[in-house]
Amino acid sequence: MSEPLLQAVNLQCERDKRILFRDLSFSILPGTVTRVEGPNGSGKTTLLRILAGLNDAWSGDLLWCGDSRSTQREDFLRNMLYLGHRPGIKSLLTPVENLRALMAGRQPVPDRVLREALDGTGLAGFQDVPCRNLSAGQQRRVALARLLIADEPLWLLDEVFTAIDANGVAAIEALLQQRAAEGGAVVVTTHHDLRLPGMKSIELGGGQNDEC
Ligand SMILES: Nc1ncnc2c1ncn2[C@@H]1O[C@H](COP(=O)(O)OP(=O)(O)OP(=O)(O)O)[C@@H](O)[C@H]1O
Repeated sequence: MSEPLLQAVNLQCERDKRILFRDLSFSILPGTVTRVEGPNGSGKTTLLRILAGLNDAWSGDLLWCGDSRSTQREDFLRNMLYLGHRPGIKSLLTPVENLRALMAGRQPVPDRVLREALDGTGLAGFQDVPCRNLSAGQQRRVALARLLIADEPLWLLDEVFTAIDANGVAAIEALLQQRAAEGGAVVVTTHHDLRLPGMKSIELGGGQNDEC
């Protein structure tokens, strides 16, 4: 069996003196899609931000490829892609400029590749329009284009289906499955009824916490 990319051991997170989760342990294996589930306020976004290294309000252990994530920080950040529940798009910039900004810190990518990715998310003809003139779904698609040029093995995706139409949802689902088939791992939160073959789940908010 493949080694886990990411392991959480007895994670606990408290916010405003309320325990969001405790004794939460799971492994994220290559070749899997894992959905974080739970009602509003149960801590899905918080957990994803903890996994991405964007929230320090937790205790327990996080391992990256078998070693403490804190000692592997650079390697972890190089191999992880996080998309937050807000599209994170700058309204004055065009989709091409935004996508270039989303690639910051990675190998430079030619404009042609950025434009092809935007085409691939249905934004052909909108690449050079300021994002403030795009719809909510189109702005989300600018951020999603990042997935089409992602080579990071671990994707942490918070509510990426928000504002996306049925065709777009099907395309994202296919992309998640493709990433897993290529040996990557995806952790996703969504209120959309996501059902993928073999999908794992982490249940928050009073349910069982699955050992994946
Ligand atoms: N920065 C913060 N400071 C204090 N409490 C916070 C902070 N961020 C979130 N919380 C609290 O943590 C709890 C979990 O929030 P979180 O956004 O993780 O839930 P969620 O499961 O993603 O919810 P939703 O399904 O509504 O998106 C909420 O009660 C929220 O008020």
